[in-house]
Amino acid sequence: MSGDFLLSAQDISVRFGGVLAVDRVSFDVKRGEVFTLIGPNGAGKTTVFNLISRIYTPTSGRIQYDGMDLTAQPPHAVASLGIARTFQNIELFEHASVLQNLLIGRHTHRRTNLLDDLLFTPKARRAALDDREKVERVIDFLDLQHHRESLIAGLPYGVRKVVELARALCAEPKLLLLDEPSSGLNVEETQDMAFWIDDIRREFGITVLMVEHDMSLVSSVSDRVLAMNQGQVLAMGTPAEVQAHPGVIEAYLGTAEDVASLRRPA
Ligand SMILES: Nc1ncnc2c1ncn2[C@@H]1O[C@H](COP(=O)(O)OP(=O)(O)OP(=O)(O)O)[C@@H](O)[C@H]1O
Repeated sequence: MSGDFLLSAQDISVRFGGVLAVDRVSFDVKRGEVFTLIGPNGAGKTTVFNLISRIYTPTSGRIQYDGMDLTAQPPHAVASLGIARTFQNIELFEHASVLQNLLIGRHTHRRTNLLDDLLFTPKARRAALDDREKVERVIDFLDLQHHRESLIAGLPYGVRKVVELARALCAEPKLLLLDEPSSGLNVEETQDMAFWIDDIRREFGITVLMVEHDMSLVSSVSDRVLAMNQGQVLAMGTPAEVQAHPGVIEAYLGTAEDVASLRRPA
């Protein structure tokens, strides 16, 4: 695989019984780009996402990640390989604080053993300081200072979405998987989310793979878009190229209003 690509899906298919959820899909994600999967309900986007998080294994095909065969890696290895994700339905510890949730997000970087932690050896102390420093940087970056000690359960939905993003960033990923980052957000919160995603890429150089339905968010942050329908690749290219594809308009966008929203300038 060329060094330009962080991720390369080669001819992947997934069959669930009689349903071919993903049908010979290939795509490459360049280092540092924001690559977005779009498509109508049931198109196969979540299944592709779950392949990359190793929740599923492809029925056929291969996924190369950072020079290795990702499909050969066990699911528990994904986080330590530098892949972090957010979920469509936020998955945080509800009765823990923002800070505690973010510190948990650091666990893949822990280099100490149980004895170090129990005895709070110098090594454990250094690791704890390093974790705290990284977490504080993310808190500052995503403007979460006021919520540092708040319990997740008491936070508005929009803030929880940002905390989930923060937790994924605390893992210092190479590849960030965002599953419908705008779902449940209002227009203003969605614009903020677009701003954060753009900043993450610029500030940290993290590669982003996203599944998203909101076309204004898709066009404002994506370098390239892959449109799927019925498990297959329908079109791939810049947001402008994909929006102009007749098959995409027919299969996915449907209405003139949706097409207009895609044409909004970035
Ligand atoms: N675990 C599963 N078992 C059986 N069928 C599944 C499973 N997961 C997905 N499917 C089927 O595979 C197809 C693709 O589903 P998938 O969830 O990947 O689509 P999607 O594009 O993410 O849709 P949505 O936008 O609604 O989330 C659908 O027909 C779905 O019913």
